[in-house]
Amino acid sequence: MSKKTIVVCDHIHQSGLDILANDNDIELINAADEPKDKLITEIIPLADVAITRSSTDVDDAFLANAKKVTAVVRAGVGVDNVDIPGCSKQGIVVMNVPTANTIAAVELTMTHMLSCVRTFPYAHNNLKLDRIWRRQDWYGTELKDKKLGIIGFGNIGSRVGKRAKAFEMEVITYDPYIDSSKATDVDVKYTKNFDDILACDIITIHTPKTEETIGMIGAEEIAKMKDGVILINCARGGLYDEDALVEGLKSGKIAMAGIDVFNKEPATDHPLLDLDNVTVTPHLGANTKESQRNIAVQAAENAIAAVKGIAYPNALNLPIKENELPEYVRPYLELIQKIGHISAQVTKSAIKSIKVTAKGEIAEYVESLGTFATVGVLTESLSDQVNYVNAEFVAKERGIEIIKDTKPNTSGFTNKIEVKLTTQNSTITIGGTVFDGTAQRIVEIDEYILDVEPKGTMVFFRNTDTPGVIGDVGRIMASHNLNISDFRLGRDKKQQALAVVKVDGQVTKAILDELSSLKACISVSHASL
Ligand SMILES: NC(=O)C1=CN([C@@H]2O[C@H](COP(=O)(O)OP(=O)(O)OC[C@H]3O[C@@H](n4cnc5c(N)ncnc54)[C@H](O)[C@@H]3O)[C@@H](O)[C@H]2O)C=CC1
Ligand SMILES: O=C(O)C(=O)COP(=O)(O)O
Repeated sequence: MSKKTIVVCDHIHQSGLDILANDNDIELINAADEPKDKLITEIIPLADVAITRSSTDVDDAFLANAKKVTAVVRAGVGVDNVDIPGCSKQGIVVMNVPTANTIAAVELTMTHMLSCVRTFPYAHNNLKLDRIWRRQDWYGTELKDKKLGIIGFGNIGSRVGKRAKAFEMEVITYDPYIDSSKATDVDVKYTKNFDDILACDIITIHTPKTEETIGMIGAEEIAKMKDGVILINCARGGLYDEDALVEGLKSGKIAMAGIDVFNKEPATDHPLLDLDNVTVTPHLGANTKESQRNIAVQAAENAIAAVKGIAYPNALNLPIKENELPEYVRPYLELIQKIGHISAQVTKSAIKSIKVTAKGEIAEYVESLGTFATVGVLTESLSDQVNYVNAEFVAKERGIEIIKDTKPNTSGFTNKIEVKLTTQNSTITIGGTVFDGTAQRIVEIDEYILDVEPKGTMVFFRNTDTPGVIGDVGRIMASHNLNISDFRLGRDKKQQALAVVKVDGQVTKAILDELSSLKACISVSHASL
């Protein structure tokens, strides 16, 4: 078997490179020092998995060249430079390494805050570069008793809050997506009113970069702030509108800004760099040895797991988070995929819609059930071109409607799942359940009640319920040397019956033709798993 290739696109700590280099199953290409155009056009086409940081955009150009890529591991938190829908469309799993650099970013935030209040770099340069000893020029202010507003109280924001409390600051946070107790438990005020943040002495932002957070602080917000406010951004460039920030700093409305991140990086020619009241760093939030070592190790291990198809830790675009999945759910997901696959084989015509219905406790997982059913259905026509990441995109592109529904459970089973497949010519509904936590069963096909383990080769024979049919079916199969391993029968109220006949060999066209020529036959089809 040829080795899989992992391409490292940006600089990561040696500890991660060592892990990759020492894995005999893997070909490592360390392309961190390669020009970006060469990386994209010549190296990415070789990659099975790519490890990136914020210096490599996973954009149209990347994706166009990522012919073999199955996963992108972002060795850090922010994925704003990764086109996640684009990756999903191509079936690429996107994973990040979420908490390994938290402390590094927290401490850089405190560094900027302290540097701003004490104009530290300016005093430093004045002495070191200009050799001027003028203590009277460098009066700072204290953090103690100042009010700090934190926008975004996640991994980094909450820890900045704790450290600010240690500096005896009054801390208030705005984060509509957390429970207020996360803040109040650590003696931080929680507000839903953004103006409370704008009224602070110092404001720091720690949100992801999303449509909602881009330009969250603009000219209007700055106008509402205290004169002499200090703004810190160690999250993402553009969360503070950069033009408004420059204007506010020029006018003195904003006394100081501590900036680690820029809208466009590298930023070596940015108007902020011309000002005398900013402290700047070149996106160093994650740059501590501890953090980079942790991230590189985790990114390398995760990339190896992904390239070998073992696991996708911290996947951002998979329908399920494996580690959060209760044990009882997995067999239902497997079952619905099988049901989807059977439905597509039995109907064999252009699919219009896939409707998934979940009844019982399992209804909570209807989204994932929908994805697994779609994979099952599309596998019939697309084989390995479809996976859990791109299934719904592929279906949409083919004009297939996916409907996910939950219903109160009146089925008599603890949980019941159903796939209703509508094609141009017909409709089939197959229902299933799991017994004793592991035994996957089809319990219903259209109006027929059955008990069938979805496995092997199955013939579905629908007939008028007249004597002798079972014998005829058995005779035809025997005449073709086809051994029957199981025979399940369901009847409806219209004098019709459905047999699911499991056989040990191949179902040929000749067998199907003979079965359909039987007088009692209404329809015959087959499926294999
Ligand atoms: N400068 C650097 O090198 C580094 C920057 N970062 C960036 O720092 C930011 C925060 O990272 P983490 O704390 O690890 O992420 P996180 O996901 O733990 O926290 C983000 C918080 O922002 C909140 N949030 C989202 N939208 C919001 C909105 N509209 N208003 C208020 N709050 C909102 C979320 O509810 C969440 O609590 C990210 O942008 C990340 O990319 C992270 C590490 C290093
Ligand atoms: O993890 C993040 O979000 C960061 O901003 C760190 O980015 P980097 O890996 O240093 O390019």
